[in-house]
Amino acid sequence: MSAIISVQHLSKVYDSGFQALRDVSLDIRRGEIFALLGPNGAGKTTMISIICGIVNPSSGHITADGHDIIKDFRAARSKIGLVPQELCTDGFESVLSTVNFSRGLFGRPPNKAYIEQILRQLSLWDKRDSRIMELSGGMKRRVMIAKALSHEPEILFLDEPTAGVDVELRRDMWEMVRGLRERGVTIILTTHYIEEAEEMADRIGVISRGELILVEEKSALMDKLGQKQLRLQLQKPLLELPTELQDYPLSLTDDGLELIYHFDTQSEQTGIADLFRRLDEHGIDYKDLRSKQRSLEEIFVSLVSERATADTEAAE
Ligand SMILES: Nc1ncnc2c1ncn2[C@@H]1O[C@H](COP(=O)(O)OP(=O)(O)OP(=O)(O)O)[C@@H](O)[C@H]1O
Repeated sequence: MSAIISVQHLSKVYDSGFQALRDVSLDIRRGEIFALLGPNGAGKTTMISIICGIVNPSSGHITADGHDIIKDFRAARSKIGLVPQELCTDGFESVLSTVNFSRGLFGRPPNKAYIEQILRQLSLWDKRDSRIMELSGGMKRRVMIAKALSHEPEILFLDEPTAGVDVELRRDMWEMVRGLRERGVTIILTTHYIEEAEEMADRIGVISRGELILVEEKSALMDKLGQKQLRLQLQKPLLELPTELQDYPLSLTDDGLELIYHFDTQSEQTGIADLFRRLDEHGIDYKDLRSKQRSLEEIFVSLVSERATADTEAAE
């Protein structure tokens, strides 16, 4: 699949001297949902703002659908819709006129049928004549999406699309984003919610302290880094692990009722058969067992903290 956005060696140092991005290179594939994950202040919004022409890069080269975002700004920007983190729109205007106005800003001729289609898709058609200030928070967010889609962009940036949104609306947003992808729109979303990336993304990028520390297919990331846990519920509580079993990657819950065995899904030998044999030898009976995959959240937390430790060690 070809790249619709290409970011090459992007760095950003703000006027304050703060370096928000360091040598970031990234290709976004046409038609994918790409989730950019990272803690507060990692540089996600800075990166989006540069691609959308709101913030100037310090160095690097970016194209959107083949157009250089600086030399060929208008053509590049017309391909992009941006839903910013903050709700920013005139509360006195009606939904319909706000969305039509946004389309006009891109020099697009009016297209009633298209605007009606997006407002219907976002369940805003019945509210088209309402003033924005009269809408609920969730509806206002949907208006921001309608505005971003008004000029028929091929690329949609969603900066924290579901921050502060209730669970039901979050599910609706996910549905809507999937619908857009089916129509061929490429979607890049930033999020703190790992659950959101896990649910939605085809690929995931992790950004930490201005550096892109990982880009991976979601499924591969979960497989590669995914460790599994096998939890055995014991018939009788154990006071402690028998010494002969202490070499195993085993832990005992505080109540002594569960043994937890960690194994790598990638390794050829999980060691489970051997473990069962040893438990049998020691007369440890269990009544139930279940296995659990490490979640993306656990993977993410360990990646970012490994990175922070490596940075601290390098600085010492
Ligand atoms: N105009 C600015 N001048 C100086 N520093 C800035 C400016 N804008 C952002 N920063 C700094 O750059 C860093 C990255 O900010 P950015 O908003 O890109 O992070 P983020 O990953 O989007 O965070 P969040 O998840 O909190 O939105 C932060 O330390 C922030 O304080």
